[in-house]
Amino acid sequence: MTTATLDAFLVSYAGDAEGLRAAVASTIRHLSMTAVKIRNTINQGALGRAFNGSHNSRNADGDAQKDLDVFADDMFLDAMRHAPLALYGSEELDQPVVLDPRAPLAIAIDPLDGSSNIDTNVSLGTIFSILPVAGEPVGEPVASFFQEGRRQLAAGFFIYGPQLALVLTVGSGTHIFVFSTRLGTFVQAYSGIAIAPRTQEFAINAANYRQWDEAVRLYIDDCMQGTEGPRAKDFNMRWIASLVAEAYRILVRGGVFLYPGDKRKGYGSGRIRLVYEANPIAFLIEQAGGAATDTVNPILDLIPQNMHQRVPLVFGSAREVQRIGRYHTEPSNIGERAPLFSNRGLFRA
Ligand SMILES: O=P(O)(O)OC[C@H]1O[C@](O)(COP(=O)(O)O)[C@@H](O)[C@@H]1O
Ligand SMILES: [Mg+2]
Ligand SMILES: [Mg+2]
Repeated sequence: MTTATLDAFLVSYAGDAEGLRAAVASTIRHLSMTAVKIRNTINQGALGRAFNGSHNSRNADGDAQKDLDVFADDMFLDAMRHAPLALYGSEELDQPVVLDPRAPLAIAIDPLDGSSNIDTNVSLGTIFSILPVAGEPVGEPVASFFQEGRRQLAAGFFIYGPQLALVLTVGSGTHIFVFSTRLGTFVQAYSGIAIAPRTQEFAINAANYRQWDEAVRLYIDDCMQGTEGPRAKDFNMRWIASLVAEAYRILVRGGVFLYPGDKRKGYGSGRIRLVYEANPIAFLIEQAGGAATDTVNPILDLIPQNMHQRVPLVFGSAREVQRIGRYHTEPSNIGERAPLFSNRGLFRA
């Protein structure tokens, strides 16, 4: 039996012809070579020495930049100069960089996701979204990033975990490739992942409970009541504080992730950035049969207004994501809600 490699997958996707697909395939090859270098740097043990400090600067969203954030951004920017890309937009840069203005693609990237975990040896990642160039890339180097997520040509993330893996969609299913150190290449591990539509597992930063709006609090309350509440089943909770790690888990065993807006200053739209975090994750999740919303509307239908804008994000098992939407839009009609549980303000109407 032949091993299905990332390269073979990209060859069959792109075919022989030049064009957008060939450009997407070439960009993914450059990304994957860079991810291997970053993984090698992480594995050298330098994390606790050269990379454990803050860079003494803040990115456009106000986050303190860690050295590894900046290192990863430099590595990807350098590599992307050799890919057929007109624009490179990054979490770590205020404005996108113009690369080759004649090239057909733009990339939006979170070079290092989960960087609050760098010191704790928890999985980190790189999230990317590949879009067709739109508008005038030189005069207005943001127009390409202000397209709805449905226009993405490809999206994915690398996860620097116990295994180095690439989770990828080019618009026909979501696939996982794991890097084989023996073969020196990414090998397909899962093809056409299907997220279970129902789940008993949720992921949310529960420390923000008092800051959430009532719909989110009631949803979580109902899960927490388990078999004694309106859901009539027990739930499990996870919070890794690493979007890539949560997304990977949900892809392989179902579940739901919530980072809603809350009352903290600056958190009215949550914490996750639309262009280079929510959009690529939503594309991967929808391609795996799941759903991704801003609590109500599909993420992929939103038109970004700002390179670094935040968006409330709920994604995972489709039925559960729809249910969370109903807590926001029709709270008094939640299916299993017994009269016993209808004594709270939102449900009395
Ligand atoms: O620390 P919090 O508020 O729980 O937020 C955790 C979230 O923030 C993020 O780390 C944001 O990503 P960055 O590390 O790229 O800023 C997500 O990976 C994660 O889900
Ligand atoms: Mg991130
Ligand atoms: Mg980041």
